[in-house]
Amino acid sequence: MIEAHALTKRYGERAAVTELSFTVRPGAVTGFLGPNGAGKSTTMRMILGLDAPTSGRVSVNGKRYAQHRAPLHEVGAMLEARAIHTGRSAYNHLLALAATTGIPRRRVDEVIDIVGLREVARKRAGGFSLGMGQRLGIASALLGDPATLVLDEPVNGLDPEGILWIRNLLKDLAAEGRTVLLSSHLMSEMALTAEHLIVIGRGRLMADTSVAEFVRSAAGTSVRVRTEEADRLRQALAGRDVTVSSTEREVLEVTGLSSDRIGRIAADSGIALAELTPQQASLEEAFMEMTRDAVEYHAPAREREGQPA
Ligand SMILES: Nc1ncnc2c1ncn2[C@@H]1O[C@H](COP(=O)(O)OP(=O)(O)OP(=O)(O)O)[C@@H](O)[C@H]1O
Repeated sequence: MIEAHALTKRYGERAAVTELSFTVRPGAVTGFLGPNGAGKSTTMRMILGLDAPTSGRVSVNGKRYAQHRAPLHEVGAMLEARAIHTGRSAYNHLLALAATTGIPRRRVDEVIDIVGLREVARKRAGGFSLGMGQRLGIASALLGDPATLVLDEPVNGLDPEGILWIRNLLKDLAAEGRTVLLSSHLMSEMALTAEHLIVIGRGRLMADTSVAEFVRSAAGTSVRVRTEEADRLRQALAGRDVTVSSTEREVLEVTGLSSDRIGRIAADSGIALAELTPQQASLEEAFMEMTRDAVEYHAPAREREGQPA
């Protein structure tokens, strides 16, 4: 369990994290989401005792990180995956880490198998691909068999197979009753991995909700209706706060009325409907909408559309 209370971090004049309070519970993967520069890494560093809060506090399993006698058994972490510049093999890298923290050699073998690095375990870790490096980072995080895992952008730069692998691994670890917190700036990926979401923007809490609830609240405000009597239905639906637009002859896009209400009005008017579909806003859209004002740097419009500026 991770508990943050009014956690605040300032770098000089700049507020990176402001009055952040949340709880990350065991048994579920919790996604830590926010646009670039939102304060995710800063918060994670404070959880791990690598940065001191300006004010407020954060505890892991009831104590500050530094107060734990054997922190690696409490929290396993992977911050920004970097290339490991080492001439050591993956096996020896993990063995050295284990030796300094009193972890037995057999645990090194276990984590190598868990992350699927057996075949390359004796190869120089410095020559690893990004994906293999991520696996090694996760092996290090799992070494102490910790109850809590904190991972910063673990899927960054991975191929689809690697992403699927991390997704399943994290779900399994949570199902074992561990607390799993992972950050990302990609809503779509998080929706597939996490059950719970903590969303921040400009260092402040914007949402603390289940993914299911986030999906529900993101459900679009418009309803697509198809009928041969589009003109008559348009008149029947007309009212204050109702907007009806149309791009196809028999299709109406209605905002301001629920699908239940539209169905009722159509029935009362004797209009047969061929389709009545609430439009689901994509999660990515909902997330961007929620954090729009909290984005540090807005890309120029052309870049946002995926074209070179
Ligand atoms: N050591 C530091 N000194 C000064 N400012 C910092 C420092 N670390 C972070 N910041 C600032 O604090 C804010 C939050 O940064 P942080 O890296 O925590 O965000 P993030 O959500 O992890 O972003 P990203 O997704 O880009 O990694 C940013 O404005 C950043 O420039």
